[in-house]
Amino acid sequence: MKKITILGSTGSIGTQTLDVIANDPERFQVVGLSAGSNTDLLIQQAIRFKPSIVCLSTKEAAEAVASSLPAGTRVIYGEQGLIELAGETEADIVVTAIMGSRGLPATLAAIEAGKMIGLANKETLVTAGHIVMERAKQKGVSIIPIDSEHSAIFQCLNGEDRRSLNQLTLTASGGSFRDRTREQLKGVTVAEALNHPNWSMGAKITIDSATMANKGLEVIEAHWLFDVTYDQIHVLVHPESIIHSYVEFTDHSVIAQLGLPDMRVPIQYALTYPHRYPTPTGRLDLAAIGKLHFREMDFERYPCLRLAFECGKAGQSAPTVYNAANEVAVARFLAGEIEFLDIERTIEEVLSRHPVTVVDTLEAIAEVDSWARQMAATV
Ligand SMILES: NC(=O)C1=CN([C@@H]2O[C@H](COP(=O)(O)OP(=O)(O)OC[C@H]3O[C@@H](n4cnc5c(N)ncnc54)[C@H](OP(=O)(O)O)[C@@H]3O)[C@@H](O)[C@H]2O)C=CC1
Ligand SMILES: CC(=O)[C@@H](O)[C@H](O)COP(=O)(O)O
Ligand SMILES: [Mn+2]
Repeated sequence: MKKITILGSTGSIGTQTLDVIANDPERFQVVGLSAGSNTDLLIQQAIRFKPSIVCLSTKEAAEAVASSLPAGTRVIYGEQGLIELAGETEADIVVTAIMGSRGLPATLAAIEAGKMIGLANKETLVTAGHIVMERAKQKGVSIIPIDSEHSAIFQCLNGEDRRSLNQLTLTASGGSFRDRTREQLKGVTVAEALNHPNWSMGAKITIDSATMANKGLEVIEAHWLFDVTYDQIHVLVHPESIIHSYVEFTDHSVIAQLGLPDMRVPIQYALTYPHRYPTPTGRLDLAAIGKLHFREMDFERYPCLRLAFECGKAGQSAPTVYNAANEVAVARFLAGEIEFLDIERTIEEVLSRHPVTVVDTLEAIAEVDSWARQMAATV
């Protein structure tokens, strides 16, 4: 029986993690759940899965759910609550399914407590990859990727001699606007941007897919997870999202991981690694699909990806600024404050005003993150 805490249980990854758990109740036990503001769903989840502790984002939300929870459920709240939930429950695995770099302190708390991490929250690695990976190494904690591309690469590298690795290829669907020119991006609506062709995901990551910032974040995530240089990371447009990513070895042999686009597969793999068990998902039928398509990435069409490579290579504070500026710009686009093309403009503008600095501590990261957020809110 694996004991699991989910940070962000009411979101897209969180609810799919609970689907996986519900499908195999003999194997998994939920011990902790956290939500932001969706109190109704959190209550339903707590009644069904009976965690010993739940965390809400605010005191008000915690008070609102308290009387509806099963007797004995402990309720905590806020950033400190999340840190406590991540580190102090009896969990074996903490699934980080919160959106954004706000997930960093809780992820680090889980690592400090020696919990295995099922990592969906890629922004954590983008903003502070060097700190997270170093702490995980010191504590002997495994970080198992949930992000579909990184799960694919992780599976492709299983049992391989890492010295023989040539290159990683991350596949990209192209997002909601993949068949539009840059000219046709002017004036696109939030609803159009949220219409991802292959995956049903939270709003922020869906917008990131459309700008290709998602792939940019994933490039930096891959750098940290697999200890590869940016020159070893390649991005390929693959509209069907069937090949989730692949690796090439020095003998030019290529190993890929394929499957229908369903996050429950990589989520379950992270929970059961290194073992595999049946999932409630569909099966891949390549004959029925017939053809798969690929095209080379166009960095002029997708400047957010170019900027991510530049920030990754620059290192130090650059990825923190990239991530924070993107988070704010996406939130502003979703709120109707700025246009779609203002997202990339905001990131580029904030980066241009930032002299790259050393960020060796969490305090330094927080300072840069906060500066970039303030800048992105006004440019
Ligand atoms: N969705 C997907 O398929 C994939 C997602 N990812 C990554 O996984 C992470 C989660 O994505 P996704 O599930 O789509 O996001 P969602 O927006 O669907 O879910 C986010 C979760 O975070 C919670 N949350 C929001 N605000 C706060 C807050 N202030 N404090 C604490 N919790 C909060 C939400 O709670 P509430 O709803 O109650 O407000 C919700 O549970 C992201 O980093 C994303 O990039 C990676 C690969 C695929
Ligand atoms: C499901 C998943 O892992 C997402 O990050 C997905 O990759 C988004 O799709 P694209 O970024 O390829 O559009
Ligand atoms: Mn992904």
